Amino acid sequence: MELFGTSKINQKNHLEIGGCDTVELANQYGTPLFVYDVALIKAKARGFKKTFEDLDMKHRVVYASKAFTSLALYKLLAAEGLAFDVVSGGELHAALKAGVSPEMIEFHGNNKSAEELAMAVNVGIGTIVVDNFYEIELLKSILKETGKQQKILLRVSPGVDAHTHSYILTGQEDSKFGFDVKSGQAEQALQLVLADQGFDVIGIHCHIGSQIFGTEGFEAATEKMMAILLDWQSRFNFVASVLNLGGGFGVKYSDEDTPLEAPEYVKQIATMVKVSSQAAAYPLPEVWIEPGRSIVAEAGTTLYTVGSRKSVPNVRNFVSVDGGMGDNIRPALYDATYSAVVANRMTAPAEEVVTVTGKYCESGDKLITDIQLPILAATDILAIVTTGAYGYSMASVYNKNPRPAVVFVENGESQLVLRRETYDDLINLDVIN
Ligand SMILES: Cc1ncc(COP(=O)(O)O)c(C=O)c1O
Ligand SMILES: N[C@@H](CCCC[NH3+])C(=O)O
Repeated sequence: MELFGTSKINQKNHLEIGGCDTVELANQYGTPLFVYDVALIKAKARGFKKTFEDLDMKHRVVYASKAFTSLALYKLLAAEGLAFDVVSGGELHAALKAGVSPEMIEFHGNNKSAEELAMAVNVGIGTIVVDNFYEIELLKSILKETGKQQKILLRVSPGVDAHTHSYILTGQEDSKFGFDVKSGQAEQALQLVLADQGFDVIGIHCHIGSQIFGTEGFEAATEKMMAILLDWQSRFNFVASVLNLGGGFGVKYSDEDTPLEAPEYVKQIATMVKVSSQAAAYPLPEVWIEPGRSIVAEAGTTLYTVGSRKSVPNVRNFVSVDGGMGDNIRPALYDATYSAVVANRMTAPAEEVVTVTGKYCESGDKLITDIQLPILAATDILAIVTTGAYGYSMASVYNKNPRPAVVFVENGESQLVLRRETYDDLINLDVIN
């Protein structure tokens, strides 16, 4: 199994990340525990930026903060020069609290409320990605009332079917996101926003889906987006200064996954934009991308303590850990696959096939189905790797299990960035006691 970033086996035969022994981290902070390799997050962020710099292209790497947010991460990535995609007033609030410049924030969402839009406009958010006709009306009246002008991108649905799980596809015609191109809704939206002085239309956006491996989907979307820009230039005299091609770059969760290094996708699509702009004498737009998963997934590892086991002869060996679907809903939601190692006995031989289950009261509460591992015993520390994206951010307190703590590790130091929820936190919202 592949170990990412600074992860390695140390002299005690333990998993080490960022120079920290994960068994010691488990003792110090308890389990379940999310451990983030800070050096790897920085390397991923820099990899994207460097790709554009090498091509000498104006760009923005916009981190899709839905993948994992904490104030510490906003600060870390802001220092790396990244911008941020937020999809709710809550994410916007957190980014601002972390000190992110409003100009570097982009607001997404298919049903932003009037309150959220007003909040965004009032704090001076950089860009609002307008998704639908209702939002045009809401935003128009907010801008009229405040007398402000707002930079916007129009989100279009280019009709590209990328190959990924249907729940995480977003760029096809049959999608709740964005203005449909084929039926003419996108150009109708463009005409509406161009006609209103409150909107400063800086460009267009698409995002075809998530956890995509092939390059075809990205290439098809880029080609389509460039064709839309050329068409809108000739018909509406509209010239975009920004072309946002979204995120979705796949990562390796298990050996069956074979993604390219994420910047490779970006290199291909950015080059396509450059070549087709030149060919059509179209002013080269700034290219924005919105990676979420590919920045944080591999940097995250979840440590669990092994508890009970149940072996049903000739059927299955179940091994339960002290977390589960509350800290990682992805296997239950998307049949997502993961790999794991025994952090306290890294080189022990893999001698049995087990299904790793959680402690939640659901049969679907499985973290890994049928994985070959050393024979696990209670108190072993199981480390599930590549859990940095859409794990903590989609966590729940189902069965009133507190959400785990999160630590950042780098150069042999660990830093608690999100404390473990307490039982009292779990009843904090109750107003009748
Ligand atoms: C609009 C938009 N941008 C960016 C992303 C980030 O995607 P990923 O985490 O796959 O890079 C998403 C999530 O799919 C999204 O909906
Ligand atoms: N949450 C999803 C991806 C959706 C991304 C947001 N549009 C996942 O875990 O794979």
